[in-house]
Amino acid sequence: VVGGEVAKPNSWPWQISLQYLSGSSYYHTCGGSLIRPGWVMTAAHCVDSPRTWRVVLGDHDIYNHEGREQYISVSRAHIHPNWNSNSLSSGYDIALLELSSDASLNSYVQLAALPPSGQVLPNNNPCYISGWGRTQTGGSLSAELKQAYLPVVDHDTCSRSDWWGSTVKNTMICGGDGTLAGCHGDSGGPLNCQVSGQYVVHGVTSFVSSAGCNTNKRPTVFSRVSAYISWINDVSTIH
Ligand SMILES: CC(C)c1ccc(NC(=O)[C@H](Cc2ccccc2)NC(=O)[C@H](CCCC[NH3+])NC(=O)C(F)(F)F)cc1
Repeated sequence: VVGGEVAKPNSWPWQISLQYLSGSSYYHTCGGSLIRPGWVMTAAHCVDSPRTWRVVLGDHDIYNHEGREQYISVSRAHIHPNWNSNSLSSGYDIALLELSSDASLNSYVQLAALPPSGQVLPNNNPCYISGWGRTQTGGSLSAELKQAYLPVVDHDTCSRSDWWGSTVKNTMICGGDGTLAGCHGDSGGPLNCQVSGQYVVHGVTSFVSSAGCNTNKRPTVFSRVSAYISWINDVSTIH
């Protein structure tokens, strides 16, 4: 997250760190949101390459064990069937991770609220991105969870030719004006939007400009969760 501030610990209790095994250590690569005790929602581009994954719940400082963390391995990644890793602009950058066991819900680990199917938020709706991603383009990851205020930029504005143009689809949601932004390592994490006084996860962090994370008129782009509710329910509801 470029700009913004360090979040109050566990104030986004559905935020997870998605980590991959390399050698004998695990490394943070993406964010995600706990949507069911045994299911995490993240970005498809985060799990494109087959790896040994684990999710860390209840975390704040990803480099220090603080005692609230739960470490659960991922048993299977369900990538949206229409996702094409060579076509970020087509959308479908969403995946569900089936956990090997259920998370224990407590004051540090809670389920995210998801929006009703098809709900599109108005321009300037208050939202915050959260994540451990780079704090500058080409910078390093943040040890502590950060947040930044990224109000909704509606599709009309975000798809203007001097903004994202036709790169941004209606199945996406834009946040901020590019001054504050998500960055590498925030991928897959939540866009937490305030609706009727409650925080609801309306976005899955997908992409920023290749010219740099905080590029003017290139808001951070998220997969619009309300466009994928039926798919999420189909995959994560035990048949
Ligand atoms: C659709 C097309 C025009 C398009 C292609 C690429 C991008 N952006 C990108 O590729 C930039 C590149 C970058 C590098 C370093 C620092 C910041 C950004 N990366 C990103 O936007 C990556 C997703 C890459 C998926 C493909 N491997 N996402 C993110 O960094 C995040 F955190 F914002 F979600 C944006 C749009």
